[in-house]
Amino acid sequence: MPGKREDVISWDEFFMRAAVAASLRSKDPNTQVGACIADTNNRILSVGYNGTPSALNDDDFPWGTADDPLHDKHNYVIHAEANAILNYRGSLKDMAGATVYVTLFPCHECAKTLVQAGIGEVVYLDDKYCGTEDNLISKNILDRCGVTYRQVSLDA
Ligand SMILES: O=c1[nH]c(=O)n([C@H]2C[C@H](O)[C@@H](COP(=O)(O)O)O2)cc1CO
Ligand SMILES: [Zn+2]
Repeated sequence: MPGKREDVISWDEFFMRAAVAASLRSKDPNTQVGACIADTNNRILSVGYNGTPSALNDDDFPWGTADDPLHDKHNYVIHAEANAILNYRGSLKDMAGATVYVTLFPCHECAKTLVQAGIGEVVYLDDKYCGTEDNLISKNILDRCGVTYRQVSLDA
């Protein structure tokens, strides 16, 4: 009888690759972010990426930054983490203690939202805004709310 296949990818790699796949749908020319929420039983609850509200045509959108807030993408885009939570059709109770896999460390607004959704852990790939004010606030929120975070890499 043949033995089972052993060299399968880990749960971390599986969920992070799902987050990366979601990020590939992002129309943001500068930063594409994906998020995948996995529950404590290793089931994917939801995925999301950064994009415009669904009623807003993303072809007809200022995908840049501007001095005028009316024309700055940051004021319109829904972040990947928020979309992953909003895309979930089940009960938020299912998110208790769940892990969010994100391709970029969450901003402080997402950190608050993840806490409030009951997320227990953040696993991230990139932290390119590390040390910025927003990033420090985000880490302060997660620390004070007892949400752990750790970085992983997808390199072999
Ligand atoms: O937590 C996050 N989640 C998320 O989806 N984003 C998105 C919002 C923007 O579309 C993009 C950031 O754009 P930029 O790097 O050009 O400032 O990434 C950004 C962050 C954190 O910066
Ligand atoms: Zn965010």
